[in-house]
Amino acid sequence: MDMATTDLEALAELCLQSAKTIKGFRATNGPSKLGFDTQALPSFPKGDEMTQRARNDLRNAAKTLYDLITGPQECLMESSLTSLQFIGSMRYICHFKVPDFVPEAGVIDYLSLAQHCGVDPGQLKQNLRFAMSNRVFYEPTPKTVAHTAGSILLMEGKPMRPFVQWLTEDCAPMIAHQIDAIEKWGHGSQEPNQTAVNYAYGVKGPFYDFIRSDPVRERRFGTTIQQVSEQPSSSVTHIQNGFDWASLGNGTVIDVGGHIGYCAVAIAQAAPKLHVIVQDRSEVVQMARESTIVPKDMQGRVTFEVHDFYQPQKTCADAYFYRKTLLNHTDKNAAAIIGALSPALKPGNRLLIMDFVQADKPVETTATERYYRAVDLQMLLYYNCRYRTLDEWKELVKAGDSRFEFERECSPPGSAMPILSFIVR
Ligand SMILES: C[S@@+](CC[C@H](N)C(=O)[O-])C[C@H]1O[C@@H](n2cnc3c(N)ncnc32)[C@H](O)[C@@H]1O
Repeated sequence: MDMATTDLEALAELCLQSAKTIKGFRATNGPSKLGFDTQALPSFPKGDEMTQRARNDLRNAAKTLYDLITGPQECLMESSLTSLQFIGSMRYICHFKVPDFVPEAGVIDYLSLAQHCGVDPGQLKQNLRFAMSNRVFYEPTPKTVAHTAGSILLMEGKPMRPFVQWLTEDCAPMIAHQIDAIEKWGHGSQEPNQTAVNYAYGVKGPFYDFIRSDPVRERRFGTTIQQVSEQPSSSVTHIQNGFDWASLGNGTVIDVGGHIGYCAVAIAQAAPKLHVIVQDRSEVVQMARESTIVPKDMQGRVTFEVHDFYQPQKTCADAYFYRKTLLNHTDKNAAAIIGALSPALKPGNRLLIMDFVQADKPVETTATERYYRAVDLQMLLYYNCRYRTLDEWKELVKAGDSRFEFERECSPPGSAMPILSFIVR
């Protein structure tokens, strides 16, 4: 069906057909159930391709139906007001640790809950009742509160707590001051220390200095990043399918900004004769040397080097691999990072970039597109960056070193990021 359709019956029919497919999959996949109570699944289980497609169709058709019958004016009113208050209520709930004082099974009355949290019972009720309208907590009776499948994920120690708190507590002030940052430093600033973060928090350095300055915040950000990188679409196994590593024979690959070596291990597994050098900042290399990420039998082939990727590259290699390393650098700085390779480059050497590539086509109104558009705006908040299109990546690489020629884009199935391959001619 044409997803741009506005025919109510056609959309409802797509919902029905997709729901039947999903129900069929669920019937043969164990007793776990979809629902909103604490026994329900925390996330939709990974199904086969047909089920995944049905799930996407259902989400998108149901949202289109909802928007159509709500109408543009009410949609704008509703989403502006409710998204603003969603941020406020989630911030309140996480900040005052409300989920931790509601029993996992059973109920608590508002007064006792307010006492445990050290808050005003009236304000607590206001915030919780809005959250309940989003199925986060519920009221078995007008005076008591209980967990739902959603609210239980916000308890201390559960991964959604730092995720939600990072966005609603740490990032909300950035959003509030983004326009101030633009007014102060100009539109389209390429400086990593002229961002909404700098304005909102009055800090002078780039984003990572801000993160490092507060261990609580650093942990929250770290867990948020971990959550995202644990998604199957970010798995390091996609690295193995995105390039023919064995074609490099017994050559050398440098994983620039390779952190503690988890990507290097994946590369070394894919090509048993390759030598992989991980370059990173000194504190990260120190961490890598203390970690057990590299199996003993690979330690001769996966090694570590301290290197600042803005400084001229001194180690020669057949390929230089950058995964999720250039995305948070503005064009000016990312070109400087690539340019720093120049002294080491010889004809036939490769630059392999595994990163997000924004499609150069009209935006779709799907749940997936909406999510990535929002992440793109996070890049603007933190770093004055954006997701790049393929042509923008090509221009960036040429600006770094004009000898690089684009070879190909390879998108491993299920991977959020392709590998872009460039070769020195
Ligand atoms: C977003 S992480 C990506 C890590 C890894 N490539 C991956 O795919 O998960 C960026 C990496 O770049 C490193 N990095 C940041 N600034 C650097 C610099 N000036 N020189 C070398 N590495 C740097 C960080 O320490 C971090 O390991």
